[in-house]
Amino acid sequence: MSTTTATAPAPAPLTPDICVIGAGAAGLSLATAAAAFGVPVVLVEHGRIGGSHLNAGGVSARALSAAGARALAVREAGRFGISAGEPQVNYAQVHDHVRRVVATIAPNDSAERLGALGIHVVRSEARFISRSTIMAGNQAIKARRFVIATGSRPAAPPLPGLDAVPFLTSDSLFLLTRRPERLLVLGAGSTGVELAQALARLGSTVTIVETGDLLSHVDPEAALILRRALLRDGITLHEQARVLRAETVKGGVRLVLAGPEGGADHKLDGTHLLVATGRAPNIEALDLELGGIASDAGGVIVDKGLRTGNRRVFAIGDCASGAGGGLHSTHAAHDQAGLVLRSALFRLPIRTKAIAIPRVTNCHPELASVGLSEAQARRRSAAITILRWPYAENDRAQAEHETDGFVKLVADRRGRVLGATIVGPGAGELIAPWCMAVRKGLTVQDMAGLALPYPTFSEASKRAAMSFYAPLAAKPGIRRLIGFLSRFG
Ligand SMILES: Cc1cc2nc3c(=O)[nH]c(=O)nc-3n(C[C@H](O)[C@H](O)[C@H](O)COP(=O)(O)OP(=O)(O)OC[C@H]3O[C@@H](n4cnc5c(N)ncnc54)[C@H](O)[C@@H]3O)c2cc1C
Ligand SMILES: NC(=O)c1ccc[n+]([C@@H]2O[C@H](COP(=O)([O-])OP(=O)(O)OC[C@H]3O[C@@H](n4cnc5c(N)ncnc54)[C@H](O)[C@@H]3O)[C@@H](O)[C@H]2O)c1
Repeated sequence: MSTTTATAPAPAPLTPDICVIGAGAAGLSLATAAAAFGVPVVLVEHGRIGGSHLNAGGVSARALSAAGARALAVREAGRFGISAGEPQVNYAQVHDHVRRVVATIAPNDSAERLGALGIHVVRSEARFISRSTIMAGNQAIKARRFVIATGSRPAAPPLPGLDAVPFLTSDSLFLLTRRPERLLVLGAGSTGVELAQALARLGSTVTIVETGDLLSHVDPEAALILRRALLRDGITLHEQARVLRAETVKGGVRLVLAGPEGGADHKLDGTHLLVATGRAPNIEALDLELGGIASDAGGVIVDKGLRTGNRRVFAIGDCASGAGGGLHSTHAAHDQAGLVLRSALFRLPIRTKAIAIPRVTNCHPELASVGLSEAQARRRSAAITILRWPYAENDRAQAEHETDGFVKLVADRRGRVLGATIVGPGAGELIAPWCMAVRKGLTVQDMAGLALPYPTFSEASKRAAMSFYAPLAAKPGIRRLIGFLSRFG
């Protein structure tokens, strides 16, 4: 394996074809794919290989929420004629379960495996010293192409008192071996909601405080279903809250919220505080200006072809901002890595298609969307069709007592799929054909014509698509035609 450590005496500059900075979802995807084509690749990582994607992102969050889902299944087993009572949660073992899942996946991303693929891994922090060279420790790297994939980290808001109180973020929450008994969660984006719900199901008393609306980026009808689910989970929700300050109190943390007009302030006490108010790009250490690369608060500015102002440098993943960036998901990072590879290796023109990248919130019921929301589509044109099918009308959902949710499709007048929102069990899986539809310009008629297995949740998608024909079936002309044809036997 070829690995360089920063303590070695100044070695000769490395001159790979591609130098990738950051070994998270985006960087690993790009480096391994490039290496598979036999291209010399150097991968620079100063922290843990796998990045937040593996160590403090989707994998850990999904493993925690899977534990929460099991606790809920035990609690609700009575509906199926099985009595199990209140589940006993051993939080240390829940922590171990999450760690084990990460440890099982980690070897896929280990320095040993990367070395075996022919990738030269440099374990140090990278920074630009010119438009064509970076330093990683004392190792100079001059590459034909650079790809910045340095990700993001939790960002704390400028809340008075917050810097003086101990708080958790998605980076530290998974390290807890004892359950946070009374958890205050600041921020109701995907991170806040996913972690709040998982912990509530595992027995924490959870309060969410949000300055805007719960999951403000999703279809309001879908957010409504989520809101109901969180309340059923026993979570207290403060939306549109004005948070005045954070304080340390005996046994924990206090958030002080402005009360109603003229009323007293509202005090919320917890044993722990989770700050989930958004993320900041990891770009400060990169000395971007020396590389001739512009940035803004969202990260490295890239065009739709994922190029920075320096033509030999691309940026992908959470750290990318501008026309081609602003997408924070592992699958978006993978998609961007594939595009950059096409451009860097084959000189093919590329263009990000953000509209075809799905967004999923891994709560229960799950929430997934792709393409335009109803509100976005209405802003573009009045000539759209909204098609819906509720989970309550799906036989599988009835069998599983999972009837909260719907499939909602946005199509143009001819049936071309503009977007889909699904809230309900399996939404993250059910969105797959709609991703295809949005990317390939398919129609709802394409889905309506499919034979799908019964009884499955997928049928809800098909029924939503079939409802496109409902106005057609009611047309007198069509009815007359059916009557006329029936005369011929
Ligand atoms: C709680 C949570 C749950 C999530 N769940 C999901 C999910 O279910 N599905 C999904 O698709 N997405 C999910 N996400 C988002 C997903 O984790 C990120 O979008 C993804 O990790 C971004 O990958 P990345 O490679 O851009 O960044 P990262 O994975 O953060 O990797 C960046 C790497 O760059 C390294 N680095 C930084 N600066 C330097 C430097 N100067 N030199 C060298 N190395 C450097 C870092 O150490 C890190 O290893 C979740 C995020 C959170 C916080
Ligand atoms: N399943 C997934 O794919 C997944 C999971 C988690 C995060 N992510 C992605 O990571 C990115 C970051 O997500 P996130 O949830 O960490 O951040 P976010 O920016 O999406 O949400 C943060 C929330 O905190 C609120 N907020 C900000 N300041 C506040 C304050 N002072 N007090 C109370 N509330 C405040 C905001 O109004 C917002 O609703 C997003 O793009 C998200 O899609 C994806």
